[in-house]
Amino acid sequence: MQRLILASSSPRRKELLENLHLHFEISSSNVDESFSPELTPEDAVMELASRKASFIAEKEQDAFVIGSDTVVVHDGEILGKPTDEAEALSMLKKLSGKTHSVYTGVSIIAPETETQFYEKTDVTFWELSQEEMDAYIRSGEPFDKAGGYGIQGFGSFLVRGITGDYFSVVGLPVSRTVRELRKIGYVLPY
Ligand SMILES: Cc1cn([C@H]2C[C@H](O)[C@@H](COP(=O)(O)OP(=O)(O)OP(=O)(O)O)O2)c(=O)[nH]c1=O
Repeated sequence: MQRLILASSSPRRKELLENLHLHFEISSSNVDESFSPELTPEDAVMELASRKASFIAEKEQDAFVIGSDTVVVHDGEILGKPTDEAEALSMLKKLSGKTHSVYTGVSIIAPETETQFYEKTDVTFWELSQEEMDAYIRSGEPFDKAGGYGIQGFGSFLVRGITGDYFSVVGLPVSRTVRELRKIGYVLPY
């Protein structure tokens, strides 16, 4: 029986992977999430995903381990999770009325190999009023999310449209993930 481990503490990633009808365990990775400012967003998310997967794979050498990382990029600037209300407001102001890119990197470490890939999804926000931004911040939703919003929750009212994989914005590009798992020998039940 092959073991699959999701190296994440994100309830969204757990839910997304559960949708795929796979049996997996969860183990959260406690890694340093800083990265060199010289890295491109795609290299940064793949490196952080790899760090998260490696942290678990070192202890679980017979398993397939999935790590993932998401950032929002606006005008060349990488936006992580806001730490306070002022930062959340500043992020929403930057994203208002514009299109930004969400990058999610994935690393899958299997007994003999590591696979890394990323998905880029462009997300366009409506022009937001001060009242809308204040209400969104008051909801508390921005604080554990890259770019300070969640497309899958209350934040859905901010979004005018997207181009690319919706699930990647939520935190895990699931359909590409199963295809990559199959390529490296993980047996899917379908
Ligand atoms: C843009 C966006 C991000 N997010 C979330 C996905 C990620 O959980 C989070 C980005 O932070 P990450 O550092 O990628 O992940 P995490 O700290 O939540 O979980 P872990 O490292 O343990 O796997 O932002 C949404 O839920 N919805 C969105 O629309």
